[in-house]
Formats: sequence, structure tokens, C-alpha cells
Amino acid sequence: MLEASGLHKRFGNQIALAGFDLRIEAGEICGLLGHNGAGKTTFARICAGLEHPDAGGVRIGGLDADCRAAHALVGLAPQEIALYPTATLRENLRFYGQLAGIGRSRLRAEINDITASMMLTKVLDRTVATLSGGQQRRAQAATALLHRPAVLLLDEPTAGADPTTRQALLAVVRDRAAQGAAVCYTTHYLPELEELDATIAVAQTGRIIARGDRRKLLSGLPSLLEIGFAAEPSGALDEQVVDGTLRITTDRPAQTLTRILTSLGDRSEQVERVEIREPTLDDLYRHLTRTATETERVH
Ligand SMILES: Nc1ncnc2c1ncn2[C@@H]1O[C@H](COP(=O)(O)OP(=O)(O)OP(=O)(O)O)[C@@H](O)[C@H]1O
Repeated sequence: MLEASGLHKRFGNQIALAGFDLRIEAGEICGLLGHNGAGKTTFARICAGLEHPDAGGVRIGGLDADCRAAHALVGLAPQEIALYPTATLRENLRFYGQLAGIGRSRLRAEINDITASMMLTKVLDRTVATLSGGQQRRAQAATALLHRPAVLLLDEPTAGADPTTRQALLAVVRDRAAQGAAVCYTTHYLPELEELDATIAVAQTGRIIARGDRRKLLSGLPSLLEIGFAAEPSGALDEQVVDGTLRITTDRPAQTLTRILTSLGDRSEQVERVEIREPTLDDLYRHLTRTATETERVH
């Protein structure tokens, strides 16, 4: 549904994108991760036709992202609020809905539907300037969702949201993907990607450095085995026990634990606690971005 290939973009001396490739299928939620300045926003703006790449291109449903027909297929919720502050939320949504070409009676129904899903019904007739920061962000996301776009680009939509409204927004995103939308979801809050059952794309210095199924990417990382001792098993192990705890990163935690218990012999009675911590998305992100930075330093 969305296919970006070989995107390059420069702002003066600043390189924003340097060979950025990303494909997102219909019905897929892709979590786009990356440090500040990795190029995520520039990519989203190019997809929405708001910026033009210096090289490469984006296709939306087979159409060039620069054409009007492609623009109609895209909904972008940017980080910054782009609503009229002195108009009410209803007036803003009407304006954006009309721009998207939604007919009058469908527009009324869509406004009611999206504001109910986003827990914004009560503030529909308040001016945007009087809404809280979190409400304004949700209102911004509502404008992107209103015309039920086939491609949804959401740039940190839950920043500043409380737990209840965060859940409401995630439910809408899951719902839209279930209806067939391709979703590009930028976040720095990784547990959300578990909740969305998202695939992962990691951007660094203008390129995608890892892409794919979350579980597959995680399965390439070691687990952490922690063994707590009631008394130091001095001399029995090759590994160092610090403050009564032995910590080992290992691809095979069960086998490593068996080896350690065997080496301990009778002293295994001193083991008080065993914990195996599976790698998290945070570990994956740190691992990928560190590896990519080290590779860049070598070359
Ligand atoms: N209009 C612009 N003029 C100059 N430089 C820009 C412009 N837009 C982006 N850049 C630069 O391009 C690079 C990529 O920026 P971009 O906003 O795409 O990153 P990002 O991954 O979205 O970051 P963040 O997580 O902070 O939102 C940065 O170095 C940024 O300073």
C-alpha cells in the first residue's frame, strides 16, 4: 500500500534522508522508531506530499505520492498542532472533512464517530485554544482519521496522553488497521508497539537499519540470566558474583543455568533466586542503534 524507495532529502547542509526504503502493507501497523533527527518526520511529510525528495520516490496504492489522487489516500497527524485555535473542534473537523471531499451527511456521521472513539465528544463545541495539550493532539489525530485514509501516518500521537485516552487512541489505530489501512506509527514509547502488535522499522541517520517482525528481531538477542545467592559461592564459578548476584547474558539460558548448577555442586543450595529476563523492545532498539553507530565508525 505504501512503498518508499531510495529516498534522499537534504535541507542545506543537513542530510535528512540518505537512501530511505520502507514498504508497509494494507492492514499492517509498522512502528517507526529512531533517535531525534533520524528522518522519520521528513519521511512522513514526503508521503503526504508536503515535501519533495531530492531522489527516490513514494508510491501510495500504486500512485505517485505527489499526485492529488494519492493525497486523498493519506492521513497525516503531525507532531505540531495544525488546527485553527479560535475555531471550535467541530468547525475544524468540518473544514478538514470538506477539504478531504467528504459529503455533508457522511461528514456529520464521521465527526460523531471519530470524536466518540477519541473521547472528544464533550469538547466538540469548544474552541481549540481552550483544549488541553493532550486533547489537541487527539483532535489533530482525529483530522487525519476523519476521511478513513488507506494510509495513516501518525507521528507520536500519544505524546502527553493520559493512560485512558492513550488506550482509546490505540484502539482506533488497531481498528483502522483491521479495516485495511496501512499504518506508519512513530513513537518513542516502545511498549505501545507490543499493544498494537506492530511490525518494526528502525531509522538511523536517514536510513532504515532494521525492518521486520518484532518477535523475529527480538529472537536474535540474548536473554539475561540472574542468579541470586544467600552466601557467596566463592571459588566455585568462573563468572564473578557481584553483591550476591550473578548476571550472564546468554542465548541459551536453560543450558547456562544447568552448567552453573553443576559447577556449584553441593553449594547450589546457596541459590536463593533464579530469573530469566527475555529481551525487550528497548534492548532491541539500543542494540540495533549501537551496532549501526559502531559500523558507521569503522567505515
Ligand atoms: N525544514 C528543515 N530545515 C532544515 N533542516 C531540517 C528541516 N526538516 C528536518 N531537518 C533536519 O533533517 C533531519 C531529520 O529531521 P526529522 O524531523 O525528519 O527527524 P525525526 O526523526 O522526525 O526527529 P524527531 O524524533 O526529533 O521528531 C534533522 O537533522 C533535522 O534537523
